[in-house]
Amino acid sequence: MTTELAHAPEWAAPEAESPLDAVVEVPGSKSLTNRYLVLAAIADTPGHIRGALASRDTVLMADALEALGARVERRGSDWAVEPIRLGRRAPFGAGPIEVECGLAGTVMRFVPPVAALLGRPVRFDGDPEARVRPMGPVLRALRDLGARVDDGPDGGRGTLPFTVTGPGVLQGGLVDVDASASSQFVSGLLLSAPRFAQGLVLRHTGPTLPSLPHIVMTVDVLRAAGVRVDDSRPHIWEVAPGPVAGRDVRVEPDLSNAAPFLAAALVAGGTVRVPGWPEATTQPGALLPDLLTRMGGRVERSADVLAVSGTGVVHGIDVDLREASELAPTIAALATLAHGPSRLRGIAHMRGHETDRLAALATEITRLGGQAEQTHDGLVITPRALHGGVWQTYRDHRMATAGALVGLRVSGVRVVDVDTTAKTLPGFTGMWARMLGVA
Ligand SMILES: O=C(O)C1=C[C@@H](OP(=O)(O)O)[C@@H](O)[C@H](O)C1
Ligand SMILES: C=C(OP(=O)(O)O)C(=O)O
Repeated sequence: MTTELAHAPEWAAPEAESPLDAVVEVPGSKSLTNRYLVLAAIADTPGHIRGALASRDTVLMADALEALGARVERRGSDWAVEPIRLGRRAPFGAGPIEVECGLAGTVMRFVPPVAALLGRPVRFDGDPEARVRPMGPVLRALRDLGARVDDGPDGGRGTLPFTVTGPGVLQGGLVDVDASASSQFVSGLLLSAPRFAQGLVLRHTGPTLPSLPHIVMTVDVLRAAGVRVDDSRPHIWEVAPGPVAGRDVRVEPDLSNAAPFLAAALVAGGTVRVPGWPEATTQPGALLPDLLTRMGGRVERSADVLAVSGTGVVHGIDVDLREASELAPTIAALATLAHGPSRLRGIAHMRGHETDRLAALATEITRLGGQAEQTHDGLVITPRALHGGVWQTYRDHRMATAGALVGLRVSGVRVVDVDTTAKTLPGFTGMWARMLGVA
């Protein structure tokens, strides 16, 4: 967990005064926008992304790909992509290209394999908090596949900053990756793999694998772009070398960003509706209807609208969230307001997210008088009467939305640096106020 911010502004989280009756339009998925961007940047023909999320993480991705030679023309949520002209030789002696990752896991894990396709050094760095996020397995894999990676003295730090220099044509082939710290290690390598001379056979070697739906999402978008992917063997993915089609795609709403709004209906009572809910999706938010039902909500779907209703009574839950750790801060906030105890399991890797989320949640819940203990792979939360106070967010967008959720019920919660939500959801406080009818 990184240090608390000394002088960051505090946002008085509004309490819910009455049951909700709201429609919340949620912008596009971060994970899909950034996958579509990477694939469009290495495609053979131009692409078009409609309903793109315009947030810090996706702007960083577009800027990173532009630095590598793509062009991303952004008009609102309509983004047109001219791919990188791969194979064109970089000017001799040209200095390194600089890529700024911010705190975006998708940028720091998905872009280095693209950089390895160029014959020119690309230097990656990011926020101070990003310099502790795990990268080692990606860097080792890129070396094994034929790129040069400089990440500091003594065999490398395995974190940002680092420099990737590709050989011009990356051979690819067989590589072993321990992805127990992040599924993004797998997704990043798979996304660029159709451009490796021999494609890629990636074997996951670690004891656990988080966020499998996000790997399924990667396979799905690759196939939709005409790439052959064999995922028939557990924990082995094989990507054939070949063309990548530039496509015209529409991004689904970000279901993980819908989570705090839908959860608000359980806390405040009433109903929250999210339009555009996909019929089928690879987003981990697909688990929300089940999770929110188990915690006391009533979930209904009519056409493309998902409606969640609540009574203000929240049930505790015992749940393995390894497939959907993005939802864990929302579930933890709900658990803090529940009638019975909760246990969240399978999420040890969240210690390497934007912040150590297990420590951050336990600290902030405890600060407001709640009881939350870390286990080896999650949290045990025992409801207690809470009081108002400061809720630190550690530059983590999902800590901020979790604080807002607690503040619906607990008077006087002050969320520090709420604008950190701009990582994936600019305008969060306005959306929250509109949902509450106080905008
Ligand atoms: O590939 C992706 O788009 C993501 C994968 C997951 O990462 P981890 O496997 O590191 O949890 C998820 O938590 C993150 O928000 C987005
Ligand atoms: C873990 C997350 O982000 P990132 O893509 O930076 O890993 C997240 O959004 O919950």
